[in-house]
Amino acid sequence: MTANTATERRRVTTLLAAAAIGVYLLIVVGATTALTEATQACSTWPLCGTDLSDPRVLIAWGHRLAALVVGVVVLAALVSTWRSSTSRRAKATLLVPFVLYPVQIGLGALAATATTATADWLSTLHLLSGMAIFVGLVLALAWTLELGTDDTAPVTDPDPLTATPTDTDTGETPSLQTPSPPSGPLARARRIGAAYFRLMKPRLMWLLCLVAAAGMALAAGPSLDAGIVIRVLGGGVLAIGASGTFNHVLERKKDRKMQRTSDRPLATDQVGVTNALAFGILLAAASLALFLSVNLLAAALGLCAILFYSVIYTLVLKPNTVQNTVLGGAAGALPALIGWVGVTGTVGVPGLALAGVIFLWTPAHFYNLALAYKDDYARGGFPMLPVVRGERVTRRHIVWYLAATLLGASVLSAVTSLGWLYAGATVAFGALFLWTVVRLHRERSEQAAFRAFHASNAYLGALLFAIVVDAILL
Ligand code: HEM
Ligand SMILES: CC(C)=CCC/C(C)=C/CC/C(C)=C/COP(=O)(O)OP(=O)(O)O
Repeated sequence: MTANTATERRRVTTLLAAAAIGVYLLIVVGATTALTEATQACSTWPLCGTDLSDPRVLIAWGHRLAALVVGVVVLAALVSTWRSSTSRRAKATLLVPFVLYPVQIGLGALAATATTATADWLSTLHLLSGMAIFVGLVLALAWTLELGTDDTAPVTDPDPLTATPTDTDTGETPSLQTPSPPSGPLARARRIGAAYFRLMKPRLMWLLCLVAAAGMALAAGPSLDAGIVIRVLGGGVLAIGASGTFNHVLERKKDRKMQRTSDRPLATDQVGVTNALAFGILLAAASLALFLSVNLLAAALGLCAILFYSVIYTLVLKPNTVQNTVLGGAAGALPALIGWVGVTGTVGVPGLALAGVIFLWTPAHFYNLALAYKDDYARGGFPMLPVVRGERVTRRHIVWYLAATLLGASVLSAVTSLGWLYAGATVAFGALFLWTVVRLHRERSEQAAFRAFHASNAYLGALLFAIVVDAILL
């Protein structure tokens, strides 16, 4: 690839990413109730009410002006891509935004001026057409990003001593010389306590607890009961601990073969199998008891989550199919439903929509680590996507699942009454996440993969935090 082509691709992909995020902003703002209410105060087109002290008029004006600015960015992205040397399929895909953007403006004008009954289905059509524009831009972005990249040549090869540490379990930089551990009964008890704690996979807990908390906040709003919160989160922490422990037991032999996991308590015989199993069963029983004190359905879903992660994912999916991550996302999605069910006692649409967001987010989250640990997973014999289908396909799937997650988050705002904080969080952190993924394609290094992985956690963390605050306080 010549220097000119590289510069041209950078410009094109930056413009496509900016256009995609701009369109996403319009989708999310369009899906919030704030805009629906604003349209009622601003029902003429293209100009409407002049009373700018009315926040609804300001929101309607903001949406129209943003549509204009984003339209200019989309046009610049289309022209720049068509004039570039990108693939024909990337150019052809852009016909969708080219045709639909003007249609979208027309639908918006009709929805703003129509009677309430007609406005409802026009708004739905408007939302769907916005999503189609977004998908067209993202596909063109993904296909342009992967041009000239192959699976064997990273742009930067990080220095092993300065690269991000690969032991994500402990978070410690691996030292070159391991000092001998302190002796004495207290030090030994501490070490054993730490080993059991590590079996519980504590680093996953904060985000999974936030997932369940968001499910509860969506269901209860400001009247969320502290007693339910404590019992659901307590049951959740114990359930993750139980399934993490079973996962350690079942994978101990493979863990020994992988650099990242070879120092785990069962792989090093620091904890025996029988003791670990007893610990896992104890945690599972305590978790189910707590869930049962909330309601029967929450306990049934808790049991499903433990069995799904420990048995279906660990024993069936992970060692046998390249779709292990996609299907395994169901384990992480269940806490969203448990949170919702803990409050309502039944399954509901917003709880399902939140679970859908987590399900779609999981591949965009884990494929980054799968890239960074590709050789390690190959050593362990796991058919992870980069091992089976290569790094380029994996990077492409990260863009697709990220886009699907963002669309899922917009559906969530359409089926709930979440407002500006939620909209701001998904757009701002979605843009950040997308940017790290664009850089992952450009740099193709382990460091870039870790950056995108952390951005995935920051995106979901910010989104869930915004849901909790929005639903309870605003
Ligand atoms: C198939 C599904 C998933 C897979 C294969 C996966 C895999 C991983 C792996 C291998 C790690 C490295 C840490 C470790 O070795 O324990 C990790 C970290 C993490 N994962 Fe996932 N994960 C999945 C789903 C989820 C879900 C659903 C959540 C929460 C909603 C989540 C949240 C986290 C967090 C918070 C970390 C720690 C990040 C850090 O320490 O900086 N993961 N994940
Ligand atoms: C309420 C409840 C029980 C929820 C369970 C949800 C849960 C623990 C989701 C985490 C998903 C997961 C498979 C993480 C680690 O992957 P891995 O085990 O493949 O990672 P490894 O390679 O480090 O072993």
